[in-house]
Amino acid sequence: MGKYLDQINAPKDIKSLTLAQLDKLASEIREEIITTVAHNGGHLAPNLGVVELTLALHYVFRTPVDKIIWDVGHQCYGHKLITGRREQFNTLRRYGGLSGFPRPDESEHDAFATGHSSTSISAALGMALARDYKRENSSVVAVIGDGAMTGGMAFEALNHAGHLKTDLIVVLNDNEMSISHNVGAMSGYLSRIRTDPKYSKSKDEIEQLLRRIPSIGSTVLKVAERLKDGLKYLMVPGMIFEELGFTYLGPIDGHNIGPMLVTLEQAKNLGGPVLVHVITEKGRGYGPAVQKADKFHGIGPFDIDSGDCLKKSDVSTYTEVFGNTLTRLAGDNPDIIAITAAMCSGTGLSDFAQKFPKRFFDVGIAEQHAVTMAAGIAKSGLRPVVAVYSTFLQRAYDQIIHDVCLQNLPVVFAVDRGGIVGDDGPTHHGVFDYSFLRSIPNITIMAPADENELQHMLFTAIKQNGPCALRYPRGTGVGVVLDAVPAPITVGEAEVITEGKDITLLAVGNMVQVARKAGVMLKEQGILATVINARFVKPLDENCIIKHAMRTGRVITIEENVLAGGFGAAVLELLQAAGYTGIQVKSIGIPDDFVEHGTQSELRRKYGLIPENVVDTALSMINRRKIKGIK
Ligand SMILES: Cc1ncc(C[n+]2csc(CCOP(=O)(O)OP(=O)(O)O)c2C)c(N)n1
Ligand SMILES: CC(=O)[C@@H](O)[C@H](O)COP(=O)(O)O
Ligand SMILES: [Mg+2]
Repeated sequence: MGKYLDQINAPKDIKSLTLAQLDKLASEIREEIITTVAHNGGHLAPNLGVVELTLALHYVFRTPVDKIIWDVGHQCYGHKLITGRREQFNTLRRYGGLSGFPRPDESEHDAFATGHSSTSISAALGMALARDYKRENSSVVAVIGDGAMTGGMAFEALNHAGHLKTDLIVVLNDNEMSISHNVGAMSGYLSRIRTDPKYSKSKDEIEQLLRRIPSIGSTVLKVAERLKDGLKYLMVPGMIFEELGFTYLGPIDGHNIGPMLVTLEQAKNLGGPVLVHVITEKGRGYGPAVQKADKFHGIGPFDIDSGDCLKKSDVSTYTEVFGNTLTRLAGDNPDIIAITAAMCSGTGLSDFAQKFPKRFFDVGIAEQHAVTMAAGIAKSGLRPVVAVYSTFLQRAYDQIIHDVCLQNLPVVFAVDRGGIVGDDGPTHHGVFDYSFLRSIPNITIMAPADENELQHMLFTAIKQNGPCALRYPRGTGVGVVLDAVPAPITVGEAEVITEGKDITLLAVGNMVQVARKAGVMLKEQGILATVINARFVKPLDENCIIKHAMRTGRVITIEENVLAGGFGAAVLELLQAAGYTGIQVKSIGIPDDFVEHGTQSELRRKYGLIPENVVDTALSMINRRKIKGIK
């Protein structure tokens, strides 16, 4: 017999299946997800945890008329598989293939694009308000994890929705995990609900009722009706959510489709804001992902039998060097405090957290709070280091300006995943940070050319008497030998790697390696380049840049950042302010466009962040008429 999944071309196709058939379909979906992620990499554990929930949601609601908004969106693979994208599922996260996140431009069933956390309830409320204003008839459902529920935006939206009393359903997918174990008082509260005896009572009652009916479909509605009177059993009195104006339903077992159908049907018919609390197991159905939900949250290609990752490198990642250096520096400096917003292992802080538990804070998915809390710590004389992915730092822009930089406080921002991150795509590339940070007074911005320079820069940043951002890329370093001891570097001083008369290649961060290689390739063609590791985006080494720009008359800037307002723009501003407008300058970086998903190397090639493009650009500049008076 063929697979049920073979017959599912649209969500309506699941509605003719029995509960037993839905369970079978759930297993097939799991198998498909495991096989594909083992090959392509992706967010395995979150997706395995929501397979039954996905089927229940699509059974009760009718997308695209009804809207399902997946918070973060890293758990939408099952949804993709039953909304007409199974054929392309093997292209998941591949360049030109399916995105790993919901994308309305990919399917009408993807109601809203997500990737960053805690946005779903706000977006859902907005859609519900628009629906009511336009007098339409549909359900709007936000599906949010317990981790995402730690984000401030989620609370802001609950607060507003509870006040408005708009028809809106929030499904809280509670698996006790963020990427690591979930943190915070709300998490503790949810865990107390889970262990409340009323939970098992309500679960037993629904199951007993369902066992008495022969099939599902319209009977789900009947059971939901009959349960209306018994609704009190499903409500735990005094709930925070009730107090905020939501009807609370649950907690219910997120792997038992029958009771979920009943509860979701109820939620649909209740009116007003309703929160359905669903308990799931992260990684469900694949042993290694259950046991190591953290590792299997997001993973590269792996061997299904052993759960071992396939791509291993002997070269340390920038993240590892950052984590090791910070832990080492903290051993000598008791003032160092490390802060993460739910990205402890991702930012390389696991060792630090173990060694210095009193000096480590995971604030949950709360970047804004992390930054202002760091400001408070810095104001009190300590040295906070906020380790954060570039893309998530965007959340805390006002806090950086208003709480840190305005008071010139010594907060170090360890900005990981700067530049192109690869398969996660446009929601996650860290390509805006030079631009958005550079415009803020008081901040120092540095980017290491390799992992050895990273350790020296971290040492330097911690010694600074003002805010400092240290930006480095995702992935392995260059493979250089690390100096035995981290040492200070002079703030605002660039490093001249080679000197040549024909052109200046001025690069920053990981692009220094590209410039270096381009310099070698140009030399093979008889063109002598000055190659400079700028090290600092702010302050620029003005004297060095002007001197070499004047001497060669031609400059190419290279950065893995958007060109708008970035490093190249800073160099142009410098040359213009200094009156050197006749120097030829070309800037290589990311154009005014969102960068798609693909491997880092595919995307770097696409945007010309490779030595060959630097060489071509240099050749085109050199073949041009020399600018009068410059050389
Ligand atoms: C603003 C923001 N910060 C951090 C992240 C990284 N991140 C992605 S998923 C996740 C954990 C989400 O936990 P939860 O919502 O409970 O979903 P689960 O993976 O447990 O299903 C984190 C921290 C993010 N996507 N957005
Ligand atoms: C969904 C999400 O935001 C994270 O899981 C992110 O995908 C992690 O990225 P890294 O793989 O770079 O740690
Ligand atoms: Mg969770």
